[in-house]
Amino acid sequence: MINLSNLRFAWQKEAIIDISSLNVKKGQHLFIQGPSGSGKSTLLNLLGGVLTPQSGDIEILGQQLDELSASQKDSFRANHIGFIFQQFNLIPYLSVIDNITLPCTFSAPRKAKALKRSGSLEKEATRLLAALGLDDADLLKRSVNELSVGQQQRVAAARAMLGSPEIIIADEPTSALDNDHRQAFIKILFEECQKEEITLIFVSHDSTLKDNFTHQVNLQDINQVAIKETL
Ligand SMILES: Nc1ncnc2c1ncn2[C@@H]1O[C@H](COP(=O)(O)OP(=O)(O)OP(=O)(O)O)[C@@H](O)[C@H]1O
Repeated sequence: MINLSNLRFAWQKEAIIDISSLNVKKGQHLFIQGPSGSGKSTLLNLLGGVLTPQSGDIEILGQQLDELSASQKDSFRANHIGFIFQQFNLIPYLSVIDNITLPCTFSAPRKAKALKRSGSLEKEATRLLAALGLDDADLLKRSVNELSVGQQQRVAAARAMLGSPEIIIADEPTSALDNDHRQAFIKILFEECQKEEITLIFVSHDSTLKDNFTHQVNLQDINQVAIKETL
């Protein structure tokens, strides 16, 4: 489902990512751990086709990313990958529901899947939010600016899940939650991913989360850069 080989990326002269091989199978829940600055977000942006590696291959769902033009990469990402960002990236002037249904504006296949599941995009957004523990009707009409950080995080998760993309990439999605909310968030994220056989790539520096995952990898162990530095 995701195959990386000889992947190399440098922001400046020194490579920050140098991974000879990483394979992720369909439906796997992979936890990628690594200290701040080790390149976790950089790796996720390479997987999402937002950044282009200097060398090496990224194959996702049988598609080599470097064979796609910039606009093809944008639609590939919109159709197949849901993102939960560290800073959520919600649109402040849109309501909660409109933020969640936004991916369907860019992806006909995700829109079709959401409609098939619930009949309307609004119903599907509401279903996902309820599954994530947000079911206050009044809250759904508010602007996202008027939500707490934990609520915003769950809106961002519902947006990533809407229309069941094959892959969800989550970058430190629990950093703003307290311990109880963190465990509940992970449980719900897993349940949704399991139901839909979504492959989950979850990045965090918080090693206490890793036991929840079937597969774990430490970026420093697979990154030749880190190995060279510690020798
Ligand atoms: N746009 C950029 N231009 C130049 N260097 C960058 C840029 N973005 C990140 N870097 C550098 O690349 C390295 C890896 O950054 P990255 O954000 O991938 O790390 P991270 O493991 O996700 O960190 P954190 O856990 O703190 O979010 C850091 O040294 C950072 O300074």
